[in-house]
Amino acid sequence: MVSATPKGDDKFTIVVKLGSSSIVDENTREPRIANMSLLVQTLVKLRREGHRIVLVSSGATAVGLNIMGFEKKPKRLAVKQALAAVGQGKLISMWDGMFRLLNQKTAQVLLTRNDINDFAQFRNAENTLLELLDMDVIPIVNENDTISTQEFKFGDNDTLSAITAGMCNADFLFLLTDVDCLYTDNPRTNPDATPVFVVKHMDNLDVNTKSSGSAVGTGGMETKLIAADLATNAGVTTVICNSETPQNMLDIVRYSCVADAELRASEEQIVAQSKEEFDRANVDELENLQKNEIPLHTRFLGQPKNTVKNKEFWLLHGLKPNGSVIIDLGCYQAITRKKRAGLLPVGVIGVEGHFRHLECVDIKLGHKDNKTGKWDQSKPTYHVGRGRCNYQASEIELIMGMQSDELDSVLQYVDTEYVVHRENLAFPLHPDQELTELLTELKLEFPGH
Ligand SMILES: Nc1ncnc2c1ncn2[C@@H]1O[C@H](COP(=O)(O)OP(=O)(O)O)[C@@H](O)[C@H]1O
Ligand SMILES: N[C@@H](CCC(=O)OP(=O)(O)O)C(=O)O
Repeated sequence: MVSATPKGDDKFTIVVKLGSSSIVDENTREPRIANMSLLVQTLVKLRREGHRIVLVSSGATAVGLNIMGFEKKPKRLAVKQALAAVGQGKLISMWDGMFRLLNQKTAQVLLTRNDINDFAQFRNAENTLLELLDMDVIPIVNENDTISTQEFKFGDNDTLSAITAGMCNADFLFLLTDVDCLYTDNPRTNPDATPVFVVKHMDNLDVNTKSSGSAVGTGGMETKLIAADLATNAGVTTVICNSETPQNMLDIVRYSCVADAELRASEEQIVAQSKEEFDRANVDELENLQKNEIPLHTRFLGQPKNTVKNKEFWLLHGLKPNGSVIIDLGCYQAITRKKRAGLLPVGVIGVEGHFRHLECVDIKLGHKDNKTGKWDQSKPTYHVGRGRCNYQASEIELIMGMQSDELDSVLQYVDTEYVVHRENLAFPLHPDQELTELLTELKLEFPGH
């Protein structure tokens, strides 16, 4: 049984994401001023307790809809971008006006995925955020919708907030939305949906999040789970709770510090739970929440910190893959062993997509036909990790399967013998379900961090 005694001396970095449906009323399209001002008061309170706060605010398009008197979200990209341009200025001025009443300084940070495609630029964005936090400023982050093309979009602000949380090494990510927590099904349409209180590990999480969210929101619950997966892998405890009662964050942070330490105490690395373990943890958690009078929320436990290092986090989540390099089992073993090797052409059996030099690709394990020595495309491939390639797709197609000393005669130049250098390879904390099953069958391990 947890006794949630606040320690009081812990200072955290807390990223708070507010969805469009919490900023703009989905029926009247007017700003939800009460919601926003309650959030401002809470964030300032957390700041004054010494925590470092980042606000990721959606709502530019929704505010733009209201200003321009549009009935529905438009379909055409240029119109959406124009609306976001109209709305973002008003949005930031509403936030800044409210924070200024409490003498809290803010900064506007607009990011696109393209901005962080280069590691130096990723570090720049990271350094700017950290500098602002050191100055006690609250950065207000949104996607730079006006210049994001579809190809370079984060896609939704849930993902953006998780990347932001990873960037500033946050302790908590709060996804504030228009429902109290994650349910087993959409509570708007299924009255029998029941709350999920705590998730120790995202694998085997059995909930239905397929149905879309509010009329002004983008991703529904689905993108919040993707964000929770991404953030928890970067060591960030992620919470879904209701934006109408943001003051609950104060209690949840205090409770989580004590409760999560106890939940983690028995396990060094938090591993996937069975359905029974999951149900039991949920029942125990409800008891603890009631005993400590902690408001309803869903908490996803962050994995131990620093397990995915900064550059690996950038490779895995900052970059958008433009294709795949398919490798054989020997290559998989070489690049994932304790003393990791770089990825050599001899281990490559296939290429997918049209990527260029230094672009990001998915690394997949494929099946090599023993007779032909070629990639057997009738068998499944398994996602292993990501990497930045030293050669473009068409070059890799020419050199795959070759020994390093043969490259020159085919390419007429050789920059490096590696298709991907080992420091440009990254593996997630856990393999997905299919790869796990294959590795168990082959008695192989996934690389530790
Ligand atoms: N399993 C689920 N649990 C909770 N909400 C769900 C679930 N599946 C779908 N939803 C929907 O997701 C919505 C929240 O997503 P969205 O409208 O995009 O919010 P935001 O604008 O805050 O990002 C909820 O209003 C709810 O209708
Ligand atoms: N950048 C967009 C937000 C898109 C988005 O993810 O919205 P939501 O699902 O409400 O968090 C905007 O400001 O309109």
